Amino acid sequence: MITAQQKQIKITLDELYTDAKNDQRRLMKSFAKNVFRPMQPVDFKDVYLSITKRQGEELIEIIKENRIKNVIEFGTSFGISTLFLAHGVIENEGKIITTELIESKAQRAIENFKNAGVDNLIEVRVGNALETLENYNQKIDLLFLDGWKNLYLPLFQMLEPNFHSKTLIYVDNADMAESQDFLKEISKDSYQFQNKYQGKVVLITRK
Ligand SMILES: C[S@@+](CC[C@H](N)C(=O)[O-])C[C@H]1O[C@@H](n2cnc3c(N)ncnc32)[C@H](O)[C@@H]1O
Repeated sequence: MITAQQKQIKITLDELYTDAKNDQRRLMKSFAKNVFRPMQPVDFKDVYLSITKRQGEELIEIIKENRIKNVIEFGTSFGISTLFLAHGVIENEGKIITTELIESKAQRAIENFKNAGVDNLIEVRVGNALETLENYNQKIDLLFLDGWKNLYLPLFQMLEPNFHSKTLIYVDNADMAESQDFLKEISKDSYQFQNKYQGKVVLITRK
């Protein structure tokens, strides 16, 4: 049964996806301003870069099926993926820690969590994930990776002591060139991969 809280999450998500339709236009503006240097996170301060609705719906199912309670998210943006995570963990009485480098994006995400009525389930840590999660020492049931790809490996290695035998690692944009070193390195260890959405997503579990 869908609770009133979950209904409110869906309403907020619909509003955010409507606004996210302007991502392309906002991105073009940013590209035009920054043609002479490599793009940086701040160049994406006005864009969602969110997961798709289909991914989000599936995430809810993954969380329910695996009775996931403790979620760590790398890359909050305006909170679309976090809201799907919240929708899933409500029934398991779980919680989420999410981290975002850009202060203005984190503030917008916090507003969105309040509007959806789930800010009590979500702790937002503002700053570089390698610092904001440095002393994290609780068990992780789901690690959701959707930030800068060159940080996937150091972040994974930093948080690995908190994994257990059933920990799931959800890797978004796994098909991007910048994600390949991470996937190659992890494949040497006792992890197995499941490809989804033609390789856009890789779900990692222990063998
Ligand atoms: C692809 S977007 C996340 C989209 C979000 N997960 C969603 O589906 O709605 C990636 C986000 O990671 C953030 N980011 C980049 N480097 C980061 C870092 N070192 N620490 C924390 N967040 C970072 C960016 O500012 C950006 O908002």
